[in-house]
Amino acid sequence: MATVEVHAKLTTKALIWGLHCLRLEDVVAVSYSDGSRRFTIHSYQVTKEKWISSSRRSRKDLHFLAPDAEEVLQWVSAFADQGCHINFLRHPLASSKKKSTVVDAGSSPSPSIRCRSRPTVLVILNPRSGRGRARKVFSKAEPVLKASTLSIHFAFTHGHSASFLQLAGFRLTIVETTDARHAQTLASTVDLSTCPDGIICVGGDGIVNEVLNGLLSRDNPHRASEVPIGIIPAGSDNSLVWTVLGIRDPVSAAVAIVKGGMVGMDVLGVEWTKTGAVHLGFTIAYYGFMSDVLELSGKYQKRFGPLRYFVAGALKLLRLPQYKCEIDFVPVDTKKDEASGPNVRLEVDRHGDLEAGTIEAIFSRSTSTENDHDATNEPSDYVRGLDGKTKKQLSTRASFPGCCTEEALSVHHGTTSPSPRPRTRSKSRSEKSWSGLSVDGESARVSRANSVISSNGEAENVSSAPKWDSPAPKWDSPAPKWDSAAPKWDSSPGPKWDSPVDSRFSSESDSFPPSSDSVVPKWEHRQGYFLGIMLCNHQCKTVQCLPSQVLAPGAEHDDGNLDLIIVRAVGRLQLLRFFWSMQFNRHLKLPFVEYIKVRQAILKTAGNDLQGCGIDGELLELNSPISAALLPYQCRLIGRARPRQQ
Ligand SMILES: Nc1ncnc2c1ncn2[C@@H]1O[C@H](COP(=O)(O)OP(=O)(O)OP(=O)(O)O)[C@@H](O)[C@H]1O
Repeated sequence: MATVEVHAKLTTKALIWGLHCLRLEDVVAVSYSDGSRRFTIHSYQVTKEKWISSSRRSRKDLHFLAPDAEEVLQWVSAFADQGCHINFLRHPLASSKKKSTVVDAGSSPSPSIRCRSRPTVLVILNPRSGRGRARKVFSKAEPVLKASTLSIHFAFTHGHSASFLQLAGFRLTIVETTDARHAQTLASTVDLSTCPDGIICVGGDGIVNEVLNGLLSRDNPHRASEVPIGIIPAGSDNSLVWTVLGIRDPVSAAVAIVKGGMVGMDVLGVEWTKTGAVHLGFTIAYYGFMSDVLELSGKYQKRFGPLRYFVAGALKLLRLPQYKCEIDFVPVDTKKDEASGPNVRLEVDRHGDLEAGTIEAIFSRSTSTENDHDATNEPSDYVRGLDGKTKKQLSTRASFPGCCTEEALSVHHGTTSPSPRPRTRSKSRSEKSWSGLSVDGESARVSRANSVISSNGEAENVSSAPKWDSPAPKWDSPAPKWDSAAPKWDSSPGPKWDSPVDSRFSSESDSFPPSSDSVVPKWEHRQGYFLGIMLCNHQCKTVQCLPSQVLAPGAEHDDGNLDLIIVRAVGRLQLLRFFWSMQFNRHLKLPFVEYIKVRQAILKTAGNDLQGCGIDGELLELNSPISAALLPYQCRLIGRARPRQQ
């Protein structure tokens, strides 16, 4: 085939040549064939389906030859600098004798370039997710992460270029869950040094929830919270990854994992005040119609798969019970939050001078004196709502192999900063203050400074790998008290709430809260019959409904607040009205719906019936009041947050 000479330019966003443009965010890896000066860019580009309005990613490989050895080096450096994974491959002819794609150090284009080790992750796959198709779903994502030995062998024996097959070079340890709670046990016990680059969940929100709860039940939850969590959506509803990362399909999810980046996620903690048990969530906690539907839907998982929620919803609607409860909450006052020193709360966290969390403990803090104001907003040692600013001070910075981090830049510029200034929203490379790279001498110099390639033939920015030994914020506060398992359903009747409301939690109480105090939280109280109460940690989009449909439009996954939705109504008609309005995002305008940003909420159910609440699709018994707030630290999702809607 004749070779055509073209001028190409690599910027922080795209590779541009002639009238063509390849977005770097679609590039999974670049293969460089040793000796031939041949490059192959492996990309998964988004293509629109012709007839339906959906799009999908398909593999496209682009080949080019660098004119000379110097340009080879410049291209390698420039791609590595943009966070592209680089494979060094033997020349196809040379390698046909040796079945190996990895070259030794001497074969790398420059001795000044070192490679990082391959990202090593644990994959936890729930074979029951969705309609039991998680394995099939993962088979679409797996080739993006790594190539199988078999296919590499095939390539050599059949004379294909190996560069077609070796992509991001992840080392995967895949574990399929055998039963409910398997993922949780695994995440709580696995040796984290065996998966230094994170845990990838293949399934729905439930499996992510189990991993979250498992990780944070470890002896050192703060350190465990730094374990990056990746998600390949394969469940019935993958609200978390769809809402926060804007990803719905497994290939895009795998591409996002390869591209790296990290999103800080607030963690919702729900404490059973009677037992002190805590269950955590990333997405939503709910009580009422939705938790009943969740309970019923369990029966139909096998038969209806993702449609089970609709079936259970319709059946529950026919026999709609009444939900009587009380909810107390602390609304967010943005002005006060700014003024009431997050630093003060940071001190509290560091010295750990709070007692264990019970409703009484919460109350005693709430009614403390002004001098005690540093503890007043704290529901318990481990369930605490902090504002976003505080959390930004607390959480560490994230990094992921293949991602050029600010750290790498600061090392380069000689301005390393030990202070863990976190970034709750991952920045794309293009957002950083890097000048666009073109393949000329100057840009190559910049690239080289930031790139390293090691002896096993892969390129990276040295400082981008997560370092467990790196200084994380120190937490002196006592570790959370954990029940080994989530609260279990038992046959004991639920609590009776016939007695009058405890005045401590009533906003009418004149003793609490003092109106002039800028720190003591102002509790508000609602009681009566409700169709549902939902506490959202992010916008909660649902994959199965219209893409525009959002449950909590004002919620952000990293704003340090929870969004409370109270559907204060009874009857099927109102319920239908709520869900119908939700299709058009008008549900919050209904007269019987309240939408409030809160720091903390306490829910008490009434009646003798055994009731349940849902947390990220996990059904839990509601046999005592529960208190919900955010943890003082965030967890990390691998990927980049979808742009915020204005
Ligand atoms: N091997 C297994 N057998 C039975 N149940 C399992 C198994 N592995 C996990 N589970 C349970 O299945 C629950 C649901 O899993 P998951 O969330 O992955 O799928 P889903 O319910 O289809 O998706 P979504 O939660 O998004 O609706 C998990 O909470 C977990 O407790």
